[in-house]
Amino acid sequence: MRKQGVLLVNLGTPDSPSVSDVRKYLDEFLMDERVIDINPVNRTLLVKGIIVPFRGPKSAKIYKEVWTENGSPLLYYSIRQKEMLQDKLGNKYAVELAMRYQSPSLKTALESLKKLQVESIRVVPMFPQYASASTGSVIQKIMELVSKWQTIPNISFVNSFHDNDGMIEVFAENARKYQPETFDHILFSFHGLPERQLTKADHSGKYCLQTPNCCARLNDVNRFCYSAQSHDTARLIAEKLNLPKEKYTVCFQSRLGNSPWKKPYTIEVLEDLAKKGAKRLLVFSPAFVADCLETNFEISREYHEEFRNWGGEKVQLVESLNDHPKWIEALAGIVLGEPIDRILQPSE
Ligand SMILES: C=CC1=C(C)c2cc3[nH]c(cc4nc(cc5[nH]c(cc1n2)c(C)c5CCC(=O)O)C(CCC(=O)O)=C4C)c(C)c3C=C
Ligand SMILES: [Fe+2]
Ligand SMILES: [Fe+2]
Repeated sequence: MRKQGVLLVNLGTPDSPSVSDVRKYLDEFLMDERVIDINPVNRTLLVKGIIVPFRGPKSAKIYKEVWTENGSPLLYYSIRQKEMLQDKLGNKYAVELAMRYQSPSLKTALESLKKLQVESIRVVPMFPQYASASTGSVIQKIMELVSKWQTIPNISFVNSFHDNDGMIEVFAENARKYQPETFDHILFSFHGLPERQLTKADHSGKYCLQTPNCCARLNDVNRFCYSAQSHDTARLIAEKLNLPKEKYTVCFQSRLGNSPWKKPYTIEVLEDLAKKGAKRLLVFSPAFVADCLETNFEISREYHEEFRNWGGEKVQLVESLNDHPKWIEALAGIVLGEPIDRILQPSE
């Protein structure tokens, strides 16, 4: 009997923390028209002329700090997730892993599924919240590659899973051991996005970023908005932990370049809280399903140190979903297309 194919796709990471591998990675990643969405000439000048030569060595230094004996944490946990999902789904399924940039490549993973002549392919971009720069880019690239095949199997894409109950529960469970109620404040720090990418994604053209809290609540107008989905993920985790609204803040990290990105910036929230006297902060990073440079370095190291400089004591990261067995169970539900039964709030 033919198998059902499953393809997990995460962002990608350099092959090694050497300057040349980090430059190769940044080049492929940032030349993507969905990531740096400006005109191609300016993108080429910016990426190849400035970011890759100058940021490359700085990023390589950071990658060296997060690199472990198992390599890049993002790749290590992605492989674990693939292996554990294969065990969970059994031999009627063939599970492959790919990275959007660098290795293992999408081309190789798709070729493996093609060789097996799988009945269907279910693609899961491993980003809980939809963004054109992450999920959109994965879907576009796969469609480009598969469009050249003679026989194209049934193929389906998971667009987002920001409200998946199993995923929400694992984030909450990972937090419980730190006793969230003992912290001065909780942050839900999502990967940032340029504001223009949020407004471009607003098909009504008159909703996102128009009023101060337009996307602090998910509704039927902003249902594909990265910010609105991020707020929804945060709200659901907070509800699981019985956190009152005033006890937590949704914020956005990792800004690149000078254009405005989605606010509030995590670093500014940290400074503000420290100056108001907060000492201990618990930080979730629910845009990722695996720990990576952004969590292990930017939050655990950089933000912790900055917060201490402003008079705080501790920034405690809640670890990501990584290889938690309940996350793999939730992932199996996402692959098998569990029904989405939550009713969206009417637009405000
Ligand atoms: C939620 C998923 C991600 C979105 C959306 C995203 C957008 C985005 N990122 C950059 C620039 C950089 N991101 C970097 C690292 C990085 N980004 C994500 C995820 C998303 N990025 C992950 C998982 C990682 C970590 C990878 C790892 O190896 O651990 C980096 C590289 C690190 C550095 O030099 O700081 C850059 C650069 C832009 C411009 C962008 C635009 C929408
Ligand atoms: Fe990024
Ligand atoms: Fe929005």
